[in-house]
Amino acid sequence: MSGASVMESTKALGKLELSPGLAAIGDSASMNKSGQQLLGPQDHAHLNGCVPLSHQVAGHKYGVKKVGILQHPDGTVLKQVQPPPRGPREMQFYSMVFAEDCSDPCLLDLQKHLPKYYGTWSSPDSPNELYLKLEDVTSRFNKPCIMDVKLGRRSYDPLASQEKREQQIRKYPLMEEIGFLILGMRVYDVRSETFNSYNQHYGRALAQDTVKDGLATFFENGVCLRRDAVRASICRVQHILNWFHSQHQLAFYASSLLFVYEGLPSSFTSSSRSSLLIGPSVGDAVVKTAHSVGSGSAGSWTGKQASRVQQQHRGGRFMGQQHLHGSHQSQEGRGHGGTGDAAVEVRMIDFAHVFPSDSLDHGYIYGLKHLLTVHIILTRDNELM
Ligand SMILES: Nc1ncnc2c1ncn2[C@@H]1O[C@H](COP(=O)(O)OP(=O)(O)OP(=O)(O)O)[C@@H](O)[C@H]1O
Ligand SMILES: O=P(O)(O)O[C@@H]1[C@H](O)[C@H](O)[C@@H](OP(=O)(O)O)[C@H](OP(=O)(O)O)[C@H]1O
Repeated sequence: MSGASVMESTKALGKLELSPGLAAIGDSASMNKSGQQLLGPQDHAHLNGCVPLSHQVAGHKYGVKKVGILQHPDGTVLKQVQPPPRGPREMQFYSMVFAEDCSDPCLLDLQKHLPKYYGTWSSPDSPNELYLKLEDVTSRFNKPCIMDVKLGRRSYDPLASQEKREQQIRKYPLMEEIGFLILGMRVYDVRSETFNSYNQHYGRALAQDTVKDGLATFFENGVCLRRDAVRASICRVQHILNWFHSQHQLAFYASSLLFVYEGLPSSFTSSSRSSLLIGPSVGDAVVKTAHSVGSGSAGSWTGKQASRVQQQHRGGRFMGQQHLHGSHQSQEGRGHGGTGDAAVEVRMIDFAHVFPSDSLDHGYIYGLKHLLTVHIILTRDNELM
């Protein structure tokens, strides 16, 4: 599909803001649905070969408000340092976790759950515009299916104004009850060989009884539910939960988990995408937004379920797969829907609201447990089918 026709289909659906990657291939600047000006390629000329991140699924987008995420020609992701206090806070967080002389076991342990941090970057033409240079978590995938999930019961930090609190609660009043929110995703459909994208409106339409369907949408490839990817994600999330149980020094607000799994059927994945420096071509993307969310039979999350997850963890249910997590680059079983577990990444991102603390991060832990429970329900539902 050409860039022009992608834009046409987006307009026709009339809901999704054009992704920056799509805007970049237009002939000239255009407008998004809110009437905001999107930048054309000439506007990126000063970026020294960097382009808007074509596979960004959520967050501030380059070309919409001029702050956002770029991709460097070397394949890394560049996240513009946001205005204070957010940007400096996030920069300080990454610098602390990845400090060369870091000896705090808790922070050293955290490193493996974050994209690698390579310091700051700026274009020679705009030396004052700082970016955080990060590992692209999707780089080892051929057709990365990507989901951004905001975690926690509160998506505003302790210093937030009343106005900010109200803005955040209004955006998703169920945050406190559900503990997570799908901010955006893109899913590879193996039949049409295209990506389907879902924006923040999709996630906000999910309630307690439909949140399972939202998650299922991410793991469905047009033919089947990718149970292998669900299982591997459970493992990753469990390890992040373990980390949260081990630490009492940091509290995370409005932070996300980025889920990635390989969308290409396993028979096609022998050649790695890692030689490609930027994401998949825009031409293979179809942008659409789900208008309705099917009602499902997911049970609501109860304290009992939470403690069952805990018991399963203590009983070692998830520990059997611990060997899968030795390194970021591990290439575990590639069966798609079979008995093996898929290649997946689950990494924590977005640290503009990380605060010192002296207790467990109960809000984040609550969200993680619920997310785990829904994943587990998904695998069980599918077993019955
Ligand atoms: N290291 C990374 N690797 C791959 N993709 C990334 C990475 N970091 C961010 N992204 C992409 O960019 C998106 C936004 O990232 P992030 O949440 O850090 O930005 P933000 O502008 O602070 O978001 P928000 O507006 O929600 O605060 C993610 O959903 C993901 O698609
Ligand atoms: O999903 P949307 O509709 O884009 O809403 C944004 C989202 O909630 C971001 O997490 C938030 O940034 P923070 O998490 O950093 O607060 C941003 O606040 P902002 O409007 O103050 O930038 C919101 O606009």
